[in-house]
Amino acid sequence: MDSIEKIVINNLYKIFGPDPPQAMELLRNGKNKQEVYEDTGNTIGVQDASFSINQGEIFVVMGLSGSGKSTLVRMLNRLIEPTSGEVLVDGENVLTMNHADLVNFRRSKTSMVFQSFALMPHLNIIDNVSFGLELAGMNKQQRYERSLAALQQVGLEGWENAYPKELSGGMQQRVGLARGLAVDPDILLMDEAFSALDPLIRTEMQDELLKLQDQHQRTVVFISHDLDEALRIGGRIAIMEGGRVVQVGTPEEILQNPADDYVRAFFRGVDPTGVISAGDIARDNQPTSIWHTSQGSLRAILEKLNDMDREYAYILDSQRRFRGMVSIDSLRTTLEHRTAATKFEDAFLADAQAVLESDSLQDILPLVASHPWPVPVVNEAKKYKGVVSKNRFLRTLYRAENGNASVQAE
Ligand SMILES: Nc1ncnc2c1ncn2[C@@H]1O[C@H](COP(=O)(O)OP(=O)(O)OP(=O)(O)O)[C@@H](O)[C@H]1O
Repeated sequence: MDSIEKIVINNLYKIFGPDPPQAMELLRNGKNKQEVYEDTGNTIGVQDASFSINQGEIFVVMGLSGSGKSTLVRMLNRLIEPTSGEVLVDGENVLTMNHADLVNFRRSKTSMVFQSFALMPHLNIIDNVSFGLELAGMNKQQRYERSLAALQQVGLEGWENAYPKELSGGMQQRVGLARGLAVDPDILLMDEAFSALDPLIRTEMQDELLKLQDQHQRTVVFISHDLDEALRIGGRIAIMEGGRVVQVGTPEEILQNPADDYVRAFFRGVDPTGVISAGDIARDNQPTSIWHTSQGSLRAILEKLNDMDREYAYILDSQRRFRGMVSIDSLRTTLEHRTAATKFEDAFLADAQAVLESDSLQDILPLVASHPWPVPVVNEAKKYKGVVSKNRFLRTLYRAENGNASVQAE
């Protein structure tokens, strides 16, 4: 499927200080950020950013402190007024909107989730969640309905009447997220939203976001300085340095082809070598979606997958030898065209290849990167060993390069 550009950013600049036009002139004349600051006292927050963000993707903006992440993202809804450039959302230029259109745009298309939760202590949870809807003039019954649905989405049903101080940090961030979701935005802007949470809760919230994304496919722009987080949730990542966007790409693209040393440093020079093999990181963590061919009909597998809310099943024979994979779609199609001669194999996904446990990570990268499902790993006798998912693959590479790679420790 072709991706649709939701947000297009062209030559976007933000200069803070006494004389942005003068600073722009110096930049045009080839002066660098430091020289501009020394000559004029202006700080370049974002310099000449051009890229686009697709509908339905989680787009992570990553970079060191002060690299311009927050400035860039706040320019998307003009919480920070750009110095020059263009921001198009659904083809409409946000920078030329008048005040009324801008207010309408912010309310109807975007919402922001912050690190600090920004909950109001004197309001109970439901009023905190429905605050934005109240500002938008929605009546009480409607906004409570919407807010309850949002609380439900983040697993906080039943907490409507509690106050923020009664909730743990993780729960408060869920409320922050629910508030963002209640307005049902096309675009969710998340500024280090999970950074204040302890690691376990943070992972939980990342999972929550991925789950919500499965259901709604919003366009999410997520600021993070944490590579692990970016790899976990990001469909694509933009890396910023000193106000510039130095690279935009999928994690695999950036990993395989880092634009410069700064990017390389983020990935700590990760270089997929043959040292770690597929078998080292294969994990048999999806027993519920593994089926023996003798274990039932195509229809039974389809129903079970539906029940378990899973997309795929790995099919093994009674000796745990890998036979193939089926997806919900392939099962449905096969069942629709069923003839007396339909064989089990008819529903197998043609491009579901298994890899050998001795294959190096370098060898399996193209396969892992190009499939939406975790790739099955087998031994020479085709015995199933587990699966390698994309996130696990990337995390392993990253950790390996950072010296704490004990693969078992994962
Ligand atoms: N209101 C402001 N006035 C002057 N300079 C600013 C202002 N806001 C940001 N800057 C500067 O612009 C640059 C980019 O800042 P920004 O906050 O966007 O970075 P960041 O990558 O989000 O950093 P962090 O991760 O620390 O939040 C920095 O040099 C910062 O000092």
